[in-house]
Amino acid sequence: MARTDAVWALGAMSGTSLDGVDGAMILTDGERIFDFGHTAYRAYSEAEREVIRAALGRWPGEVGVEAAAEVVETAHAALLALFRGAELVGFHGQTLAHDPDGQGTHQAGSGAVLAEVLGLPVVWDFRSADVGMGGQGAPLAPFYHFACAKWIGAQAPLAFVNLGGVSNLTWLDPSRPAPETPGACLAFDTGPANAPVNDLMRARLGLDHDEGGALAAEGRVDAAVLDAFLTHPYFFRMPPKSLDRNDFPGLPKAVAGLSDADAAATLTAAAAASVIRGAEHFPAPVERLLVTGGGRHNRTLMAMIAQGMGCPVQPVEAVGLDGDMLEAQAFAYLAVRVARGLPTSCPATTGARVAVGGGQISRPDA
Ligand SMILES: Nc1ncnc2c1ncn2[C@@H]1O[C@H](COP(=O)(O)OP(=O)(O)OP(=O)(O)O)[C@@H](O)[C@H]1O
Ligand SMILES: CC(=O)N[C@H]1[C@@H]2OC[C@@H](O2)[C@@H](O)[C@@H]1O[C@H](C)C(=O)O
Repeated sequence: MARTDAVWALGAMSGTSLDGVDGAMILTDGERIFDFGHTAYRAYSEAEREVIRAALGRWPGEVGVEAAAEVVETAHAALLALFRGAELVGFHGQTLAHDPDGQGTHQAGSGAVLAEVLGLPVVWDFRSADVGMGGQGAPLAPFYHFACAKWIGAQAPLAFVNLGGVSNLTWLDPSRPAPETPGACLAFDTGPANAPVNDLMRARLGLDHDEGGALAAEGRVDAAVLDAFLTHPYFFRMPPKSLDRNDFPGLPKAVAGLSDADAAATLTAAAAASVIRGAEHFPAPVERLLVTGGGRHNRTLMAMIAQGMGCPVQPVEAVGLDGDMLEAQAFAYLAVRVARGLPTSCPATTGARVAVGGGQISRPDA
């Protein structure tokens, strides 16, 4: 495709850490990245966050879900109205529950509502079609990671890890022509990342997160808790595989008797260990691990991961990417792929039976 086929797309993502909504524009034809545009962030207020938190784990029609959807739509409408020049919007929504092998996957917020408010076509509900094809419905960023690897001119296998509330890892070989080509990608969620540390900080100290990993740096990792964590059956499942935010309910209980610093150190070590375990599944060694998501600001977590990996571990800024906005960009990119009829996941990224184009498109006045 020539560059004339490229469009400016606007993506929006609100992740499992429930901090707020990221918005980012990219110029893409759904295959290559041509340019990056504006980015913006809108934090959820504490009241909004409470409404969403109260609906976590719930499914459409259940108590509190409608209120959460309204909060998500209002926050997105306010943020996305600030952007100019987008032709298409990719709206992820807020994951409230994720059980791909059972009840499915649930992202709150309607793209049809946003299409009316913004006056733009909105691609949304990115995960259901994949689950319908036997996939995990997550992670979906890997196809964008593949495009990023091409954009940075990578020649040899490399990996991306997103350290959000949950962490997901993408191994890829940029010498392959497309992300769905066999051997191009392997992706999966590795385990909990920041969510357990955030929950600890909130419950014990009334703080949002462990700034820079300072508290964890002061603590001692409890080896017995860490070893027990690593016996969780999830670590013995072959990828692709995915997680819900609260899939490790035993973890907060396991650190309940530890001091604040030791608990933070142990939860941070658990996040690092799950990434390192994940890397054992790589089909071939990588030249580097590029880190995206808020956890790359946690120096203790970064050091722990680096210690266990046999390759350089760098924030994505090292290659000119924006680690705070990569997921929002991913949903802009995926929206264009959906609009162009290109797949957004494949057997090696989600376990879907075949390559799938997820997402539905809502147009204003439809
Ligand atoms: N300066 C910092 N020091 C330590 N941790 C930080 C810092 N900045 C962000 N974080 C962590 O990163 C989290 C936010 O990460 P991010 O925005 O990538 O998550 P998310 O997109 O909501 O989650 P997911 O990718 O799982 O959907 C914060 O909740 C916090 O735990
Ligand atoms: C169901 C769901 O929303 N999963 C998220 C979550 O947050 C991180 C990890 O778990 C990942 O699988 C996914 O998000 C990213 C954006 C993805 O789909 O690639």
